[in-house]
Amino acid sequence: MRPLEALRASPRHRVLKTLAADSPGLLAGALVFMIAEGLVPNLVLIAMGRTVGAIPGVVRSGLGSHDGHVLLTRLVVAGVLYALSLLRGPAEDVLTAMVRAKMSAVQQRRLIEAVSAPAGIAHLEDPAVLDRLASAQGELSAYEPAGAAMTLIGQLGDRLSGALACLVLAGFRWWLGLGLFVMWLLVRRPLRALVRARIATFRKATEPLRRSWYYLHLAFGTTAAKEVRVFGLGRWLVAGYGDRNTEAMRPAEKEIRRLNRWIALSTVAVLAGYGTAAVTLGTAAYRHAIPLGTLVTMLTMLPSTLQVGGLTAADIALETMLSSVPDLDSLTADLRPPPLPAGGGRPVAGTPRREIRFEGVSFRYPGADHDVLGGLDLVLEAGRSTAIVGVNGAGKSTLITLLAGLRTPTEGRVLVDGVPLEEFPVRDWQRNVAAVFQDFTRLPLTARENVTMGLDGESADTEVLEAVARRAGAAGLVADLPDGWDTVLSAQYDGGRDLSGGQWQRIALARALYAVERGAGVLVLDEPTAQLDVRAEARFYDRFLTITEGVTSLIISHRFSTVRKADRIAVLDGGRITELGSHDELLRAGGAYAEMFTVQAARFAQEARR
Ligand SMILES: Nc1ncnc2c1ncn2[C@@H]1O[C@H](COP(=O)(O)OP(=O)(O)OP(=O)(O)O)[C@@H](O)[C@H]1O
Repeated sequence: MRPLEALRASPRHRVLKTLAADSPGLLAGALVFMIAEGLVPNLVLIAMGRTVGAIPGVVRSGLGSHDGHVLLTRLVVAGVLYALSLLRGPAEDVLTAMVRAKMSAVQQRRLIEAVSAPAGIAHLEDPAVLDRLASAQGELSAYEPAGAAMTLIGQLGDRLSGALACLVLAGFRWWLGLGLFVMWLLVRRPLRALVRARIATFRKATEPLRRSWYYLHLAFGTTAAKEVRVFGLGRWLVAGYGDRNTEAMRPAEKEIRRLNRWIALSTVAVLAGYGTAAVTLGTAAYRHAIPLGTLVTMLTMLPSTLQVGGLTAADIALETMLSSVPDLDSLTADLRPPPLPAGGGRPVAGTPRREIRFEGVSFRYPGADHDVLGGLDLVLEAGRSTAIVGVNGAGKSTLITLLAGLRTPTEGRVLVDGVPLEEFPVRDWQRNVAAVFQDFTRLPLTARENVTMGLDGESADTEVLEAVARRAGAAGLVADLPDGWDTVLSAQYDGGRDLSGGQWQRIALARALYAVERGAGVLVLDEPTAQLDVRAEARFYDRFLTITEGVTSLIISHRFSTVRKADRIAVLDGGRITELGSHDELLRAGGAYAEMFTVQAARFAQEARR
């Protein structure tokens, strides 16, 4: 790679380029700060030296003399410069906060766009992607990558300040200034390489690091809050977090030891360099070969030269933050939106007109040793309802993800009215599928937004909302909310309310029905009544025909009260459809369906007799 290309590809360049693209004004402000950071401290030292240099003249001629005026003038200049240098802290704080906020927003936006780009969900189960995601979010280290830009600019300011200090020293003895400058370059290079090697090794330990974050999330989040307390998991979380962290740190220990050895070695070189400088200055002073002012300037300038290459905690932090930049870039580059089929693809609107056909469909999860579905054939007739039954783990939910284009069959194909699913723009097809998944999402948004899911936003027609809510059995619960449709469905927000599992399920059902009202042609319900009470389930059962009327629907349920209402029922077993027919037909056939139904019916009858 040519030097210019290498520079362009470097994380430092990428960070500054991102800031320049998003906020050129902020970058300009930060660069002015960087130059001021490089100049002002040195100017203060020079002004101080010149002030001290004027003292002997005043001692000789008195304060009222010309020398006295010179001293006072230099004192004022030094004072003004010093006052300016005091602005550095607050200016840096403000700039850091602004740049960090900007960069954080840009990076989070890029991350959200990257992970949402693929039409499928497999990448979110890929450990390599999850590692990069955790790194790009700063979860693998204690440093948020958003802090890189301002830390880098501060570091460049320090380097400039150190280089200028060397230049000033070179004015006294050229070889001294140049010698210290070169010494720092030589010392810094291997130190930086070692720091980078340590970070790279640490970065490889993403698995235990991600696990340690998992413990943190469990402790801080609400997902496991109840189990953590009821089962007394506090200690387990603390131990798990500590163990995983230690495990992650262990491989980098060798590099830390090498780094420490190098620091010790370079300390010797640095001490020798500064010893030479002190002796040179001391000898010149002793022989009166250097004016007092110059001596003071050079003496105070010496520590300033440390900034050319001294390794600080900020340097280590910066290298850590920069190590996340390639992860963010590669996620953005690798996770691409699905390409449109040739010619833009077939129009989805109005499909399916005849059927959706699964033809010889097999599916195996990445890394698994057997197929979940193997050569499955099934036809979902347009405008009719099909229920799928099968034991736990039979592959029912997997089948839905194939139907919704969230996963791709490893063999076989899904045809919509005879056209392979790949020939439709996958995003359009996904919008055509209104689904209530088993693990549907509970958004901490208003009831309205939870149902419309961004389809119409605030302009959603309340009449349509009310209608779907009535069909989903959610009208009463929405009416009881303090702000009706505008109530936030989360107790974590002011005025918000959380719902029970069954109430949430009704909202999720209303969500799917709303999507159907807005044109979705396929309705998928995975365990739609699992959390409903008996009466609510009975009402759902009564409304089933209205809910699925005219829509191509696929229902998965272990509850036969729901299943039996479907036009056709398919039994999924061993990765294939083994029985297909109406409730009555399957009962007459006396196969697996009849057996499962009889067992459940008998149990209910037994319960009823008690
Ligand atoms: N993301 C995944 N990665 C790997 N294997 C998976 C994944 N999801 C499910 N499986 C496996 O695929 C098989 C089928 O799971 P699936 O959820 O489709 O079954 P199901 O019929 O819907 O079960 P249930 O009735 O319990 O909901 C199971 O053996 C499960 O372990």
